[in-house]
Amino acid sequence: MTNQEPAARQGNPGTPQPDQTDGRVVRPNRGGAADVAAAAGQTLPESVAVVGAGTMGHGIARVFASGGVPVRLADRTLELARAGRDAIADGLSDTAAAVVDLVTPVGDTADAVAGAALVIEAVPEDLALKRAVWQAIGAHAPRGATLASNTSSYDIGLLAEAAGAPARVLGMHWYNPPYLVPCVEVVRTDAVAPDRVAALLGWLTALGKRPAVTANTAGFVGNRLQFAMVAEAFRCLAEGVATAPDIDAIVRGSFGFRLGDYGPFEIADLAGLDVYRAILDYLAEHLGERFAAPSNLVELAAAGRCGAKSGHGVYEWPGETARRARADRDRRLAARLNSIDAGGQNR
Ligand SMILES: NC(=O)c1ccc[n+]([C@@H]2O[C@H](COP(=O)([O-])OP(=O)(O)OC[C@H]3O[C@@H](n4cnc5c(N)ncnc54)[C@H](O)[C@@H]3O)[C@@H](O)[C@H]2O)c1
Repeated sequence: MTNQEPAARQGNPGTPQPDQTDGRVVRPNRGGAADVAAAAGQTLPESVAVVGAGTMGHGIARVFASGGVPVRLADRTLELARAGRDAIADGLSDTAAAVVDLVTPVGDTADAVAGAALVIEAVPEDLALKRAVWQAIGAHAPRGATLASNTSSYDIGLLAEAAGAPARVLGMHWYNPPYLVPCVEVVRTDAVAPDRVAALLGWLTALGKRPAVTANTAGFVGNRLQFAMVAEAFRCLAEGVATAPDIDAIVRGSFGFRLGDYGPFEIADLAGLDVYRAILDYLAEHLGERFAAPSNLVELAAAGRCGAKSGHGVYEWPGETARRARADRDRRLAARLNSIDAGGQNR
């Protein structure tokens, strides 16, 4: 981190007034997992087993227990499972004893998963270990149970094969800390029926999460995007383009500042796809093929579908949508800036 003092604040001139929009999020299109979850209805599973009570497992158990769902939290030994429950208690106030009471530590996977409607595996990223644990889950979980792995990288099909239950195994990729980060990637395989995916989305939504669905491919979406940025940041550092504190400051204070509210396609449509195409062409020429404009972006720009300014882009922007979305964006980002400043986090 930088040792520099934060720059003196000048206030946030031009802060839009809240009544510039009707207060709802203005997005060009909805769709995706949120609509599927709404259609599925937001219920909760009757009981959950979490296998692996470490960094992720105890946090995932906390989310379900906080939603009132009984959780059996398993680890290699009962002591480790108890430590996971203690970590949940440590992270909650004393008034949340009822949440902790919903978590039962268990020292054995077979015992933990018997009777669970949903099993979530969160043991270390070691394929041989995961295979062994998945064999036990497949052998002892109820036949109707939904089975999910929090793996960061493995092919879900390999775990499903170990479990002998391809139609019931999905990826469920949480981000740390699970009780705070809203998105959970639900990784579907071709063997899993859409209604099982929809039920899982409904459960997560009922818990206040914002799930999204991805195919079963390396890195899913989150890590594929995140690690593209991380790899480029290391390249910038190695080339002496900027110092580590300055690279961090650039990400935090520029495009990273927007990312909490807007995804890459919303940002690109508001910026202009023709502009993005031109930038990528220049970057590819000077930095290499890894920046080559993808064919779908080239086609959109060539067809004049340049985003909000042309009424069409990755999304459709009919009528007043673009104007309202811009006003909404300015209001949201001003609120974000003010909350960062108010928290004394402006670095
Ligand atoms: N840490 C992260 O930020 C993060 C984020 C997303 C996904 N993940 C993934 O989540 C999974 C768990 O990661 P973590 O960071 O919680 O690891 P961790 O090491 O903190 O916890 C793993 C737990 O599993 C237990 N365990 C080991 N063998 C076991 C067995 N046979 N049966 C039951 N429990 C066993 C360990 O004792 C430990 O408590 C990994 O697949 C990881 O890639 C991690």
